[in-house]
Amino acid sequence: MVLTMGPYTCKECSALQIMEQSHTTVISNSLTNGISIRKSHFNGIIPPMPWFGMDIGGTLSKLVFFEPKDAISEKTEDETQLMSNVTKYLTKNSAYGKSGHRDAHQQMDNVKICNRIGTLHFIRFPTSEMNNFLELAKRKGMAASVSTVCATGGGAFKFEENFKNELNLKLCKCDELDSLIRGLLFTVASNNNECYFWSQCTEDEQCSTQEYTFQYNKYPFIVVNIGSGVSVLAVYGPNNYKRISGTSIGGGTFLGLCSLLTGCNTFEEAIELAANGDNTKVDKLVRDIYGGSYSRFGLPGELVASSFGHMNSKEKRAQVSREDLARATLVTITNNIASIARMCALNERIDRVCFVGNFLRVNPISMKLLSHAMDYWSNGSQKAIFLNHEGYFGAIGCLLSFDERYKD
Ligand SMILES: Nc1ncnc2c1ncn2[C@@H]1O[C@H](COP(=O)(O)OP(=O)(O)OP(=O)(O)O)[C@@H](O)[C@H]1O
Ligand SMILES: CC(C)(CO)[C@@H](O)C(=O)NCCC(=O)O
Repeated sequence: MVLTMGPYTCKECSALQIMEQSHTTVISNSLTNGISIRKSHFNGIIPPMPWFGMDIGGTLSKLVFFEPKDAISEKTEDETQLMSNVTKYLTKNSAYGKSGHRDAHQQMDNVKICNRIGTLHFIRFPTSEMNNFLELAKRKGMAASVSTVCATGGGAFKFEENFKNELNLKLCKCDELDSLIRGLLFTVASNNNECYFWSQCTEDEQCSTQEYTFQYNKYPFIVVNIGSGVSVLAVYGPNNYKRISGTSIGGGTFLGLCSLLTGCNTFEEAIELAANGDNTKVDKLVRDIYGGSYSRFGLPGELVASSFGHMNSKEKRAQVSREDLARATLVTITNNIASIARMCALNERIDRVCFVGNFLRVNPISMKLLSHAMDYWSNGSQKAIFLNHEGYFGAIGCLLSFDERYKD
């Protein structure tokens, strides 16, 4: 490793920064029918600590922080002091301001990035609180000697000027889907128990999770990222994917409609309501229309024939609770995503579908529904896979943008 200090320009976003220069890495561009993940901004140049990756989404902002745990010391006393302050503040707290949370259960230890060993910490806050976040970061001196932060998601573009003006920070922007795939591959390769599936989801009481050994070198697979909206990607190789579909009816739709229908104020409250509700009071089932199953075409009586189909009736409306409405909203959005995922998988002739995104946070109802739908309608040939770091892959991939070794 060459350790020359000096000003370097990020090739992609032209940020001028002071960095350590490492060995230059060559990335293979095995482009087949997808697009390749863009080469690192940093061209093999490693920025000084602290290392952050930020994914500023339509609803939630995700921040990943790398805490070095090896004995290698920082360059100057100032840097050591800054690292110590930032680390203390971020790792000793699990709440920041009114709406920032650290997901301690997601913490990843013994992670190797750019030849450093350390811990990844995972923090989220609502993107609507961006101004408060910038103010807090300024107050805590977090940007004092950092010149550049890697950022992805739509907010990396939308809030670029705010970071510049409030914190004098240059955002080094990475593409959100490149980052998602990069982060996902890295996490799966680093954590043996990252992936799981739900088995026996026809019987709710027997439905349970089991570890899934995701052989990440066994491509292809589909990724369904359920954030505010939904993106569907087909991944053919470590550096080769395409965005095959998407829908605006996603996690943001669930939270928006649920807030309108039930007056709930948070995602957690919406999920709690849904857990105690019954969607069959709201939805019209096949049996409500047929009196039983529509066997000729394999439609069981319990299948939803028409989401919210009972709600044109005044009497039925009078009988439904907030919980029933929340459950019906969750089931409607989830089943629609399952349909799209199934069709994409069928079209691409790919049978493994990884569902990620924060819509799946604390949301076993949707995971079980997705698992059942994929399994039932494909006669067991398609498999729904879930990942423990569900909504953080974009931020992880963004943090890794100066370390090319994720492609190993
Ligand atoms: N604490 C929370 N607050 C708000 N929404 C939450 C929360 N936890 C989970 N969610 C769900 O996660 C969704 C956002 O997921 P995610 O963070 O993956 O997407 P995003 O990056 O904000 O959106 P996009 O990628 O479309 O820009 C919300 O729409 C909501 O359904
Ligand atoms: C716009 C993005 C990519 C932002 O993350 C996401 O919200 C999304 O994929 N929305 C769905 C857009 C569509 O394909 O209809």
